[in-house]
Amino acid sequence: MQDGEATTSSGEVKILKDLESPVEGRHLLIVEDIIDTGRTLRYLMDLLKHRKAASVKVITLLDKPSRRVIKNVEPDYTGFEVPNEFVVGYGLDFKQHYRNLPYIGVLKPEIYE
Ligand SMILES: O=P(O)(O)OC[C@H]1O[C@H](OP(=O)(O)OP(=O)(O)O)[C@H](O)[C@@H]1O
Ligand code: HPA
Repeated sequence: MQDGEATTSSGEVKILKDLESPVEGRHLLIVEDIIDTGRTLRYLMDLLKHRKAASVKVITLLDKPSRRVIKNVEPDYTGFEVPNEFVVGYGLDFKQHYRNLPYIGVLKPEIYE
């Protein structure tokens, strides 16, 4: 939901494909691959609240709490907590690469520095 281009976020969240049905009065579960700064989740929570969802819960495969810049956005369910390292694979990318790795790996800093 951010720029998705590198290891640093632009801080801007853009919707590339919106929901196709109204969420008013519905109980929602956001399924994330990773929560990092929390900006994407904050944006989504605010948007869905504005659209009058009855409730919103969040499940994430990975959580990187040491990188959080937005407070009060926490997942309800977490698969694994990860340290402050850039991870790829299982859908997570670096400049659109490595998404299809069948495991989650830590990107060597020399790749992106
Ligand atoms: O907590 P944040 O700092 O906002 O980061 C988390 C977001 O970043 C990633 O998306 P990304 O923008 O890389 O797009 P992608 O899912 O298309 O790879 C990931 O899928 C989360 O949605
Ligand atoms: N890897 C891939 N995408 C991400 C990450 C990460 O560690 N953090 C936020 N988006």
